[in-house]
Amino acid sequence: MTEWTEPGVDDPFGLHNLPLCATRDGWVGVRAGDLILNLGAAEEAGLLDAGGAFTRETTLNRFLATGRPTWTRVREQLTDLFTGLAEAPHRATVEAMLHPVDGTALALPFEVADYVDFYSSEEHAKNLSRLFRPDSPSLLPNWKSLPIGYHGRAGTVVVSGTDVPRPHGQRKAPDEERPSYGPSRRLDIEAELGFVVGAPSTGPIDVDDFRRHVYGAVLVNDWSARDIQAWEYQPLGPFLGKSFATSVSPWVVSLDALEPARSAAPTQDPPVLDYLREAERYSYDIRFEVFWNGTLVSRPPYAGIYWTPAQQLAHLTANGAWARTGDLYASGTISGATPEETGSFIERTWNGAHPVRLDDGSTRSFLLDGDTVTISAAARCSGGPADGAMVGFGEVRGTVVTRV
Ligand SMILES: O=C(O)/C=C/C(=O)CC(=O)CC(=O)O
Ligand SMILES: [Ca+2]
Ligand SMILES: [Mg+2]
Repeated sequence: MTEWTEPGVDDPFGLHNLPLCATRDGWVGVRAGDLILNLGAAEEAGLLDAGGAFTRETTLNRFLATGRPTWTRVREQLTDLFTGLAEAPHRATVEAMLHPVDGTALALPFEVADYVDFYSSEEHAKNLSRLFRPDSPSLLPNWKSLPIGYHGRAGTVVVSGTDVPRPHGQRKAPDEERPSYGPSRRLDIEAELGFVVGAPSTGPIDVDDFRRHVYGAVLVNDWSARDIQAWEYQPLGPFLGKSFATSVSPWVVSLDALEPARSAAPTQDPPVLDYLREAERYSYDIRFEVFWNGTLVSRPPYAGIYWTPAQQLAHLTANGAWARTGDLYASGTISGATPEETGSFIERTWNGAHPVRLDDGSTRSFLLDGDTVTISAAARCSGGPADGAMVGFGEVRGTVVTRV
């Protein structure tokens, strides 16, 4: 039996957040403070009603598919259930369904349908252009016309805590005459925000229907082998350099929880085509932190991303492609204006020209076997009753291991 204590609004996992998860024991849950409520058990006991979408489910897909009216209703039910629970008659019933976060093994929260990786941070796009294409214009002519992206590999999306074997592939350094096959020598990360499609579509999604289809967001580390990528990508784009592993955080934070963290999105110039023009254009004030073996090396800011998730989803389906429950699309690497705000190590160390010093005195340019990267983030609420409160995403963590 776990004793209930109500988390305050100063807790990033307070009742203003209520992120969802799936556990390795095969049930889905919602986090409140340091506790997780078994949603399937709660639904079976009649404490909430998601139309059966939690009962005996091992992933969130069935609930994600229900759509916004159910998402909103269940969020209200959960808020009611937890508020004042300490004095409520059903306290003991609920406590029997609570599990401490510490000691609960978490799983991939939803089965990933398709995975798309966008490229929507202007600073990141400019930096990678300078590094990969020093003789070309820093932004290609299409970059401000459409949110560029590519289809990634859904089957290699893994939950935080999963080891990442060093990828092998073809690489050819500029001073090498011929390519060779072997372990990547330039293994990197990409700090991103991933959006999770809940309600499917049968065709294009209007840019103003983003909230009808997207349930929420997770943290993403889109591991990238820069040497494999640099040799393979022309002219079709990333392939094996990025398809070996993509790590996500175990908590799915709802768009409802992020509402008070809305912030201004950058003005777009030139103006975008009609299908990308939003009636109300906004971003989210989400602050990331990137730790390399425990040393804080960067703080990427999400708010300034050029293409919003609403535009990305509209573009992703603009050709007529439909969206499915469990589709995951990532923001693209999030980089701010300074080296200390970059979302990849190739930018942070400028391709190894400026290695970073870790707290243990060692230095790094790219990842070594045994290195652990932890990316955490929280959204900052402004205005309203939650002014100043943080909405926690937790973290996405992975350790690079030698491939056997
Ligand atoms: O500009 C390039 O050639 C490469 C860019 C990236 O590797 C970034 C990418 O995968 C998309 C993103 O995460 O922003
Ligand atoms: Ca990426
Ligand atoms: Mg990837």
